[in-house]
Amino acid sequence: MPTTYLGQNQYGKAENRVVRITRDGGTHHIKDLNVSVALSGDMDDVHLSGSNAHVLPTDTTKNTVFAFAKEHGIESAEQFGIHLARHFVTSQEPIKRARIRIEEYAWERIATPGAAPAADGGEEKRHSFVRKGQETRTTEVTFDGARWQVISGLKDLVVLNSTDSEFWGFVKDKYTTLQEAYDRILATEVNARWRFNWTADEQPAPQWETSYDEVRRHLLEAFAETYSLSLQQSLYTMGTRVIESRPEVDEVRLSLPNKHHFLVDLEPFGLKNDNEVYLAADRPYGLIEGTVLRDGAEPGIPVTD
Ligand SMILES: O=c1[nH]c(=O)c2[nH]c(=O)[nH]c2[nH]1
Repeated sequence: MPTTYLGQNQYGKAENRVVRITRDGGTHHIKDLNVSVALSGDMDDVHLSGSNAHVLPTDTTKNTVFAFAKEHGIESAEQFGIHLARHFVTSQEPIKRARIRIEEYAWERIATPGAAPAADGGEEKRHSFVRKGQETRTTEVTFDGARWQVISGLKDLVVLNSTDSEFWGFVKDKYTTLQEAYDRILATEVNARWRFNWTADEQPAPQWETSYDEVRRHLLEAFAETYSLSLQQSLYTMGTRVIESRPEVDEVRLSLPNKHHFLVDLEPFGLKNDNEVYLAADRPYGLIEGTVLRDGAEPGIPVTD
């Protein structure tokens, strides 16, 4: 006599992080989704006897998400989910129900007033984005009775350039498999701290609110306007832009995780991926950190992370 029976069950690949870039000349558009597929239907056998005859692999459901991003585009999360759900239920007899859950991450453009016009037709380049949602502003104030030290900052400011980033000419040893990249996505989460040169009550204090807004703006603009050969180069440009634009700041420390976006190989499905569909990987990630100082300034920001 059986002592158990199978209740509700479902399966599929969860959290497919798909990024679709659409190019309209120098203006790029981005759709950034987290897509989870759950299929159910005539799945008794795989649970009870181990026969996979009705099982469309979860790996295939993942591939379908990326292939559909290329084939059908991502007009909206709803339209994309409808396409996928219909496909699974109508193409596989044993699958009776498909549930597609999608989270969408919203991005807005970084305005780049100083950006050079694009070579093609003098049109302004528009391929730089900042993730919607407020970053966290930080400050650390220290006083020893005579001297002040103020280190302010921000964290979790996520930015992305969908072109104008290359990475090549690096060291190759027997463990190197990374291909050289001549047009890649560059994305990072800006974690920055900057030290004010205001140290004594006799000196006029900086305009803290204006200073924050301006440092943030310079970080964003420098990221967006830099044609980057490495995230290290972008880091130095961002720090330098702040120091050169803000006389009240003598030192900037940046910690920039390289949020890798891997071009998905769609060749097996007969599709050409012309820098359109990416897998946004969350880990492991490169972590690029460094301090930029005004000439003559001594480092004062502790290296804590
Ligand atoms: O901008 C980059 N800097 C690196 O040091 C590095 N290393 C790597 O694998 N990719 C990248 N990208």
